Amino acid sequence: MMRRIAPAAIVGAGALLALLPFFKLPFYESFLYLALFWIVLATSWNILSGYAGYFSFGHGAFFGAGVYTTATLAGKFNWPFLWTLPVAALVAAAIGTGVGAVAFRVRGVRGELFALLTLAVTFVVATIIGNTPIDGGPGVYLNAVPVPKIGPTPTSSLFLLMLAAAVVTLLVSWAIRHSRFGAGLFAIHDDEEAAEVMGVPSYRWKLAALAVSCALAGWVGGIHALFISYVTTAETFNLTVPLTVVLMSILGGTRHWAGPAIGAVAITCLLFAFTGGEYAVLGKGVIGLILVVGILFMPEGVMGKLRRKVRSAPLPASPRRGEERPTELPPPTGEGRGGGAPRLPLLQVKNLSKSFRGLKALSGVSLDVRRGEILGLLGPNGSGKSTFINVVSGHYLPDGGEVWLGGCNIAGQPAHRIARAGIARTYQIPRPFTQMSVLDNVAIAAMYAGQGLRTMEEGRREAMQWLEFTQLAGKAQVLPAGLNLHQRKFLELARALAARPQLVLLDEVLCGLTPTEIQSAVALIRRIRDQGTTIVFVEHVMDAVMALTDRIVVFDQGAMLAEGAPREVMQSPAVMSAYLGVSHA
Ligand SMILES: Nc1ncnc2c1ncn2[C@@H]1O[C@H](COP(=O)(O)OP(=O)(O)OP(=O)(O)O)[C@@H](O)[C@H]1O
Repeated sequence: MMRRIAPAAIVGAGALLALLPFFKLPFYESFLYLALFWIVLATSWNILSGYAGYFSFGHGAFFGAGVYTTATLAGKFNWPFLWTLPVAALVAAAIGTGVGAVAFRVRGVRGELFALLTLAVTFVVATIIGNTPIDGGPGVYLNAVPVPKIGPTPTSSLFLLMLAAAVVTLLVSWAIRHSRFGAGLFAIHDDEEAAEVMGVPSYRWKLAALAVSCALAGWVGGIHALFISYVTTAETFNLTVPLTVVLMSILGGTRHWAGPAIGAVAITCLLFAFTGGEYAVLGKGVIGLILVVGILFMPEGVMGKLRRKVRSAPLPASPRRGEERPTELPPPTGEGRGGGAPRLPLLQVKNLSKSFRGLKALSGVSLDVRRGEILGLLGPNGSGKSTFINVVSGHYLPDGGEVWLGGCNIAGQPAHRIARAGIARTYQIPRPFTQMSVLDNVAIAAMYAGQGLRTMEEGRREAMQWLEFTQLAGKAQVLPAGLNLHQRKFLELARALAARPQLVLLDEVLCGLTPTEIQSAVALIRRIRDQGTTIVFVEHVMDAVMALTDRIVVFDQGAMLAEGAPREVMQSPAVMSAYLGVSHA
């Protein structure tokens, strides 16, 4: 319900504030202008940095690009001011996209490295502007630029423009937060590699989030240029903007669309209350103390704290307690066991190789996985089983070889494309999205890798069915930290199944489970196969391998050692030797 009324509340609050100029209160217009200015900057920063977890210290550069675009076009080329604003947004977005296109391609550029890189961009942009005719050193005056007559006075006109920017920014942030795109960004935040494997196109999504974030910062930069009417590189590109927006967003809560706005209002009010008059320095110390205490006691921010308390939204089609029972679902995209139907190859692997710094983890592996079967993949520790799964699922790039699925060679494709092509996987050590509910963990796979569901609601409805199938429906609203190992492994299964894959790669799903839990997992895997999904089953628990698999393949030192019916293969002297280390000669 809150979700539906939020956009109306944003527009309603905006409409009410738009009445302010009629009351002729210039002080409040200026004060609110500043609060709205910080709301836009903090909220726009949060779209990439809060949602996707890529902390940027470059927001000053993107804001500054907007400031100088408007200053140049309106101040030097006499463009009408309003025309400069879309150009300011475009220039900032173009710079951001250029930076992102390079930075996001390098795997290791995250966390502090990304923050430093974006900070460096700020200095580069400032240096270019300061040493070229764009500014040239003395700054740019906009005194002669006419303020458009939107309100009764120039101050009220600029206030109304900033109000419009704030309303649009909050609506954009809200819409992203509740969209499939936003869910993808949150998955990237929690575990980018797992998100890719669930079908989230992480590179494109990060670029899109950065472009939107920069465009909003550039737009507000353009408005602010006219507000201050004299722009200099020293004022525009100092550290105030990036540090303040980070602080505001963290204080308010980065995982909620309203968090940065709440932080922005709080800090603007604190600054006003404590830093005026002769005690300004003491006041800044008091603000610092308040912020430190606030962040210590609310590390997830104000909205994070509130959400924890109110975390009981009703679920679509949620079963009541005690009603959890396995649900029979329509077959995924496989064809079912088909009672004796000819087993054609679903996946054909040819000469697959992968080395890690000279160590051959896979060397020339060729094998077929037949439609509808459970293929056991066995081998001693370090024989290359997980590497096989990682290469086939796109987690690692192969050094050579081919992987054919339904007429396409998917070897070397990005993981999200392989997921969409119909291959899902689980991780040996579960990798849930830790800050998303169990339901949303599964909904991500349903939306991205599965049938391409367009909305969160559809994704959640589909996810709920798979939680029922894996008997986790009662845990739908819990965070993954609230699950035991058995349930986490089942969550991995539910995510894989929600993708409705043709082929599931199960990497040691039974490892660490008790005998009773193994029994229930084995029963579940049978049901998954009976639904029509083909399974590659990497496992060390021999009883389960014998009970479940139709065929097995044994790896040793990255190469295929044997292939065939389970009992025959396990009794072969070469396999016994590889496992037990005894000579079979
Ligand atoms: N990311 C990596 N970097 C370096 N070496 C790796 C990497 N991943 C795997 N290896 C090495 O590749 C070889 C095969 O490892 P892999 O994890 O595929 O074996 P496995 O058969 O799955 O073993 P286990 O049964 O213990 O999980 C091992 O020698 C391992 O140390």
